[in-house]
Amino acid sequence: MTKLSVNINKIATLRNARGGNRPNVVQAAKDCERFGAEGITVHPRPDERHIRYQDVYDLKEVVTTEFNIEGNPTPDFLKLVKEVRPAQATLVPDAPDAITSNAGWDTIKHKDFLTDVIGELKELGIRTSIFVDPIVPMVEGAAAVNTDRIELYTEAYATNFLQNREEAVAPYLEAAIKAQEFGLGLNAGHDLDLDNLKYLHMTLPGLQEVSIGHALICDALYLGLENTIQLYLRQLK
Ligand SMILES: CC(=O)[C@@H](O)[C@H](O)COP(=O)(O)O
Ligand SMILES: NCC(=O)COP(=O)(O)O
Repeated sequence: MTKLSVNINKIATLRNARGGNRPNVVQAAKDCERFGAEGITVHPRPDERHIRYQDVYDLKEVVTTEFNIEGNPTPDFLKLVKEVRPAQATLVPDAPDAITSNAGWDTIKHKDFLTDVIGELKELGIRTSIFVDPIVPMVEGAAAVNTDRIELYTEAYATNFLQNREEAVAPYLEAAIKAQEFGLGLNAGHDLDLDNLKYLHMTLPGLQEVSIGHALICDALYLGLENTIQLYLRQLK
């Protein structure tokens, strides 16, 4: 079974456009869960351009499904995660000025750092996942740093899907098989949408969770949040 975790960053983007509290991020998380989401994902960035650190504390009080906090493990981020203790922390090597996440970890170069951080989080009972490109040596490197799961960065899959879906998914299939070989759990995310999700889900063995935000919230503008979440869930059946 592949769980749908709804990334609510873009709800916060809209809220922040005017100050005030509309739309209400906490209510949106509760509603996503009520409409069938099996997890809530947030990716607080250092400039707090969408999710604010305070949102993460507030969300911890209400999220009843799986809470997943993504981000670059800076000292501030790690303090937040250690205080909030979500079900899962997903480590992403994104530069502070990046518009959005744009690469996975070099798990070989950052082996010692990742091993230390992952060890600290696991000691607190937080499941760890690390964001990686679908490159076999990076998956092998992920196994070496003792993470529970990897999240495959699906931007390239999403970009190439419409041209040639078999070619687009091939490196992801190889990475997923390698992850299984090493006993790593498997998540995926970035630019997944109603067109490309089902094929990824059908193709990757052992896909445990997808986190989807940008496209899902865009779809919700036209289709409504409840209907949209149901449509995404249907792709994962
Ligand atoms: C790791 C990942 O792919 C997502 O967290 C994505 O980066 C969403 O973040 P933004 O909403 O800031 O683009
Ligand atoms: N981990 C990926 C995520 O949370 C959402 O990415 P996107 O759907 O906003 O591209």
